[in-house]
Amino acid sequence: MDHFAIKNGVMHAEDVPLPRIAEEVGTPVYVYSRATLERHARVFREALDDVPDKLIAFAVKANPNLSVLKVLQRQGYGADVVSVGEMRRALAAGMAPENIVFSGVGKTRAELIAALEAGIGQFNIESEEEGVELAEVAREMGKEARCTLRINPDVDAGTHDKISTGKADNKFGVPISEAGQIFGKLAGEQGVNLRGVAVHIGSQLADLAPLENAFTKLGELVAALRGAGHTITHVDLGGGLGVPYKQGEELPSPAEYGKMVARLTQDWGVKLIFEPGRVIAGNAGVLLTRVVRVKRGIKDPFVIVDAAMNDLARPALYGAYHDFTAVEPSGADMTANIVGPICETGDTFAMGRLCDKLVAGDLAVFRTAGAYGATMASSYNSRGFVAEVLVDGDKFAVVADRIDASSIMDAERVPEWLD
Ligand SMILES: Cc1ncc(COP(=O)(O)O)c(C=O)c1O
Ligand SMILES: N[C@@H](CCCC[NH3+])C(=O)O
Repeated sequence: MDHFAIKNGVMHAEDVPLPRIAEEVGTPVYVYSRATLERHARVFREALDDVPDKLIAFAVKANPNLSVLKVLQRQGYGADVVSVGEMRRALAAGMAPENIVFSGVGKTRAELIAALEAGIGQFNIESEEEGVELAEVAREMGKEARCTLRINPDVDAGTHDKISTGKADNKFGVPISEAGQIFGKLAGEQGVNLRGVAVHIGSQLADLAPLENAFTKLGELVAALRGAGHTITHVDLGGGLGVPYKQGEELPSPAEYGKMVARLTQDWGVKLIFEPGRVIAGNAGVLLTRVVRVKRGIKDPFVIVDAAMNDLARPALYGAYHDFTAVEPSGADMTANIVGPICETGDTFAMGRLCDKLVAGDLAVFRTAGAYGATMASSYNSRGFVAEVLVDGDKFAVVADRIDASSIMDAERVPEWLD
């Protein structure tokens, strides 16, 4: 069921007509559907029904909005975080510290201390150097850090290069060829309780085969580590499942993913940790925007909208496709270049796109914007930060205020000696 559907000629988010949100909150604005978030959380959890012992830790980087995290916390989700900022959000949303997993290649000493103080459930160590430092910090604090070692399995995830994380030359994890030796060294360090391994090979995966390949390698490693006398109780399988960005696009379903995971891991005898991000939040949000002007072009017209690459960076950063549709479609269509107002040619959402016919003042949405949308926003061109709204049935709330350019300017100072 699509919670962003046209009813009586007008697109709604659940039961709220989008023009109402545009009028009350302004544009551009991200709009999330609570019902979609809950449905995705349920579907992903149910897909893993055959995995007896598990933690599903939402990848906060995909959508760190506090209300979104709260919805997922109420669904029993924990959090995968990559900074203390994300950790504080997960805690503020009521997620239990033991259900928080800390990933990331560059955790600072201050972050390691803060996470140990908070008593988080698991550190995914990304290098021998990090493991040694974490052990030292934990010893100084009289604590023990529960850890897994992140493995780089050297698998091509078949996704965009910039969001691929499991190839040998990517910065993430330790090479699988050195994993046994590094594991042995870190397992002997006081201050860390190294109890498993982790893997995450990339995002927006359109095929289960690379995941299956990586998990198979991980299973072999678990057996080898046990053979060497190590106790392995936890395995973190990361996230990465892709979502359809185009209507009709077919991607592996959570159910197919769950079946593959259950089949591969049934004899592992460990607690499995999952870190889904996009598959939970991606299709639970749209970016609502208004057409500023339609400008004549040499070939196709430019539909200039009030959202820009600073609000939704994915098209500029990865050439990513986002469906773009009118909020009140007339039935007519046009071929247009969809662009934002920023002074960069890269501020282009689509070129030569067949879309609903639009004129100045019309509302439209970029779909599948609930993951890696608002969280990747910047204030480039002094445009401020976009607002976020959560819809629940026929009500909605602003869950992140728009931060306008003047508030950002307020945080700046001109030193006396420049006056
Ligand atoms: C370590 C880690 N876990 C989980 C995720 C979430 O990935 P996705 O949003 O593709 O599920 C990412 C992002 O790719 C990640 O780097
Ligand atoms: N930011 C990326 C995903 C990165 C995943 C982080 N490990 C995107 O928008 O597709």
